[in-house]
Amino acid sequence: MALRRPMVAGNWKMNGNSALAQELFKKFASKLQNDSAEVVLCPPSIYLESVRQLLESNKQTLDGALVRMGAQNLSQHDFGAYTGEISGQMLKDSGCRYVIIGHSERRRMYGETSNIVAEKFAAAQKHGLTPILCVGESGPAREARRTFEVIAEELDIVIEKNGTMAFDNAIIAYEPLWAVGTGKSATPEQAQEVHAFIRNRLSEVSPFIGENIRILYGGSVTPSNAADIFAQPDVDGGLIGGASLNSSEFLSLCSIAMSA
Ligand SMILES: O=C[C@H](O)COP(=O)(O)O
Repeated sequence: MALRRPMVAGNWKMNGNSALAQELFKKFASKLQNDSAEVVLCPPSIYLESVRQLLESNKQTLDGALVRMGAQNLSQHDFGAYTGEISGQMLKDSGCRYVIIGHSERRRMYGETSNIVAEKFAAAQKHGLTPILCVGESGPAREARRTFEVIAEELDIVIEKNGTMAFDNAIIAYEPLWAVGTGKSATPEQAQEVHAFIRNRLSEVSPFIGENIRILYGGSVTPSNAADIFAQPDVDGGLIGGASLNSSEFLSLCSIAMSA
């Protein structure tokens, strides 16, 4: 049995500020006292420096706790005339360890195709970042029983371009679109079924990768539904949107992951 450390990653989306970061770190200092789960903050890029400074100045008080920083997006290009974009190298220089790739909001609202997502996945790894690759089906796709087909397509394009071994340094987040920001999370059984599908698909090519990759669930996770979802054998924590903006709720989710 692989030992996969649970992860709770907070995706602030276009919310939050330095004050939220400070509030979180105050609570981390008293409540996060062990490394049985990894906690990742993904603030808007403009606040990465604030979070980096807090990580630095709280090194002592975070003793033993694993708190890390991630970005919400990156450019697939290394540098150049791409106004408004941020490269993997810049994120690495800013202290990021992770970067969210292919979030459904970016696929849907910013025209990120699976090909672009695969390029971003490669760019992240090229610059020493670990991609958190989001996949998930829409409501109509689930109703049409196309969940596995959609997930397989989204995964396969990244595998084709980067190879299965690239998943040795990656995290996957299953985020059904119908559960993101809707207050209607997947049931623990629905999450488990898709997580097992993803793990098996990777295991077909590399049992090692399949066994060791962490697969997070995202979509309306709250302290009241997290324990049952995180307890599923193939769920390794959560990618949290709304509840990551409330420091008490986020800390509760970290505690739940620590005891999952
Ligand atoms: O990246 C996070 C997800 O989109 C989940 O968002 P949510 O927890 O607000 O549903």
